[in-house]
Amino acid sequence: MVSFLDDTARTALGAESQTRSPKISSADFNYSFSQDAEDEGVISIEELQASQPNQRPASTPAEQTSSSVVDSSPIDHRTRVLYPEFKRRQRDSPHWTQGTHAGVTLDHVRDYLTWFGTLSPSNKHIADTAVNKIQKYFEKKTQEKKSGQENIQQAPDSPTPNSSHNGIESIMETPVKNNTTNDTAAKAEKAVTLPLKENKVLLNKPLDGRRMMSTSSAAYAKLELLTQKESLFADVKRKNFANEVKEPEVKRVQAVTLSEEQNQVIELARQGHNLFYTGSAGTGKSLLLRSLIKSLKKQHPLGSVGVTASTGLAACNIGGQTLHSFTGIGLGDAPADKLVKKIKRNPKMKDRWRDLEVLIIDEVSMIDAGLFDKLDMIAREMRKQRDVPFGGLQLVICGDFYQLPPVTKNGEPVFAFESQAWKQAIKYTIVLKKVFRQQSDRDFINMLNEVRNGNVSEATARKFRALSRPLASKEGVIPAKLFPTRREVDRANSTMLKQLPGAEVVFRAFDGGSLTDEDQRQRLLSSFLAPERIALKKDAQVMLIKNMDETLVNGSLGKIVDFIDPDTYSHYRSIKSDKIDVKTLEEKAANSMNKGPPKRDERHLIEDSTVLESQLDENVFSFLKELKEEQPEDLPESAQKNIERKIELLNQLYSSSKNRRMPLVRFIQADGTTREVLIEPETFSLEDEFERPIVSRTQIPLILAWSLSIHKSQGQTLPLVQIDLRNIFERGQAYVALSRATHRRGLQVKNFNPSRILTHEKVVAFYDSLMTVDEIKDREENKRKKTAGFVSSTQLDRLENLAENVADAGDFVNEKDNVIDEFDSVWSGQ
Ligand SMILES: Nc1ncnc2c1ncn2[C@@H]1O[C@H](COP(=O)(O)OP(=O)(O)OP(=O)(O)O)[C@@H](O)[C@H]1O
Repeated sequence: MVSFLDDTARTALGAESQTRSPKISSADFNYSFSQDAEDEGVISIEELQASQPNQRPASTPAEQTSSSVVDSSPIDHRTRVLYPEFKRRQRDSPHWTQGTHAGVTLDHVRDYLTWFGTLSPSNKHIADTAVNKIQKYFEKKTQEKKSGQENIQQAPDSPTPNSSHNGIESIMETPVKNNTTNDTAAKAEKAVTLPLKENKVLLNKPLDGRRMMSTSSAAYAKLELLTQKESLFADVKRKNFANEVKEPEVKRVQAVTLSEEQNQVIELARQGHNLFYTGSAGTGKSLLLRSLIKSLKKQHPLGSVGVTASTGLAACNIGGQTLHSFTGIGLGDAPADKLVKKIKRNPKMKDRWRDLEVLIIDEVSMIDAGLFDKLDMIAREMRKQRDVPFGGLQLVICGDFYQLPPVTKNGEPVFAFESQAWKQAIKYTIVLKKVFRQQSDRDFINMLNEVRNGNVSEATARKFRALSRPLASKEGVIPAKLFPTRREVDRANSTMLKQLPGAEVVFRAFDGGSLTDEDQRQRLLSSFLAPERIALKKDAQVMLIKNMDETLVNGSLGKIVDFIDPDTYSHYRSIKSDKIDVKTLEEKAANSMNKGPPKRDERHLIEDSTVLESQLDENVFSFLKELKEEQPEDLPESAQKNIERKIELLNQLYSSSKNRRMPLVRFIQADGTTREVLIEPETFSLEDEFERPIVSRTQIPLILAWSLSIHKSQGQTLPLVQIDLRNIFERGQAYVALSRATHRRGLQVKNFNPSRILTHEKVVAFYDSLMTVDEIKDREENKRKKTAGFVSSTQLDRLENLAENVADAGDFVNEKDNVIDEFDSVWSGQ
């Protein structure tokens, strides 16, 4: 843990705190750069408050004799109220280190000093000294900043913004230096230890005593921050990490590091703002959200961060629930007051709403205004805070309104951003600008932008039409096919399946749930990803539709290796890991074979008519073959016999388990390696407020994946993809489909017709209403001209100095409290 206050300032504030009763240790003032602050023993606000009965921060001799005098003072009253809050902010807010202080000007600081100086002759002296110090400090910092920038330009080993390869920021491994305990190193460390899965993989590797240093070009990049209502002054003070890495570069490894703008979203969310972040397809919204969720979960108590998305698929992607099921609104059709009653009947849901601190909503484009307003009303009611949007919940919302709109029975969709609740609740809108998905084909990004805006030029249309040529199949990888309608998808998949040799294995779903209205039931069931009936074959290309663990997630692609029952599979695994001898295997196999008929739901799941081969595919035994081939000479006859006996036993098991066989799938993982997993049935359900299924479906969590509907492809990245746009029926559909591709090389487009590529006018207007970065900068610049400039962390450093001076003065304890109070006022822009 690293304190952001330098020693003197900390001593000053710590010393000051010691005059208070009860005492608060100087550790209370520590700010941790680590996102694991809670884990590192940083005192919580509750603890802090508990340590200050009545939250009375000041305790001067005068107060000790006559507390009523002190209590009647407006300044002390403010101090009393603000002090714990001040400390909380001091501890929690990156403002303190990064200097983002919307609305606070140097004039405030000067006014303050002037006022402070008028209090007494000694104060005047202190104020003058502080001004002096401030001036010198400012000059020094400006000088440092300047020379830092020069160093960035000059240092041969310092990465520049151009040093990122294909947009992936590089991470440099640098030997740990003796002075790596300094703040800068710690900050640099933080930059790579963001809770990003990709980073974690990298960081989990032993580093041979080397410390990871981010050389992200983004560290110096200007923020591209758009905000709808409030300006977030983006004068973020960034240290030049690379500049301080004196050692020559040791080794470069490629890794995914969050960009500056992505990090900024995390910072804003951690500061507790209600925000909506958006951006074109491929700007890393989902990747960022996964990181953000981890970060917020660490920051907030268990169970207080609600992770939701508008659709089941999107919810799976972020390890959450649908918004409907999480909030307990079921189908959400009833009026808000009825829904509140319904939720209140369920104690678990009541607790959930009470404990909730942050509500995350992904794929917000598919949520309509009506639902958004209802949720606002429900939240106010459930949390008994009727005057605050969403009852004081923090909202973190993500999505792209240019992509798929809310489902409407008829007429125009009404988007969430049109709701009253949105206007009241959402303070920050951030538009991510850097496109990662198509970064190796810049011209393609421009083409996609035209599709996004529904304004395709003739030149771009020509380029899209040129993409109708067939794709060259690469190393047997068949491109994914995208179609607008489910019918087209099913047809394309079954054509592919038929072309494969071998028998079909058909799995029928097992449906349940309390809903009796058959029409509604079918409508809901048909929205599940898992089909009622799925026919598969060996070698079929499939997609997993449930998250299984860190590496096998909804959307993972694989091929079916074989169909095996769980017993055979478990024996197969034991043999593979060499954990079983022939004798034990014989015993276990005998038990399994005597098991009797399969269970009811297993029987139902696999169609009786299915024909299965009686011999396990040789793929399954490849590891044994390899073993034999690798050691033809050395393998003793007994060992060979053992292997053959094991194969024989497996085959016996296999043929005795006809109706229990499940697909064994070889998945391709993100790092290119493969992993075999036996897929067993899973239950998908839509639940009521008591978490009882309204409708449920038990089915193997796989779908054929040669072809996908455009709706299901939302959120995917597809390097090889064929798209047929003939039957597009929704605005945004063509954009979603085309933007799945990473490069034109891997994209085939059929039936491209620019006149059918449309966008919702309302969406265009909404995005137009967001200010551009340049506009924000201009606005800030104008303000700056009018005032003396914005307070940055440099100014706050000066205020710390001021506090230090006051502490040194000793006699001015009362004023010292005023300093703290004023300090807080300056900080919060009052
Ligand atoms: N900071 C980053 N550095 C490198 N690659 C990144 C970064 N952020 C995202 N990516 C990559 O960009 C691709 C698109 O990311 P992601 O799916 O999160 O985008 P998205 O904005 O959610 O897209 P969509 O709106 O189309 O669903 C992914 O392959 C992801 O790994």
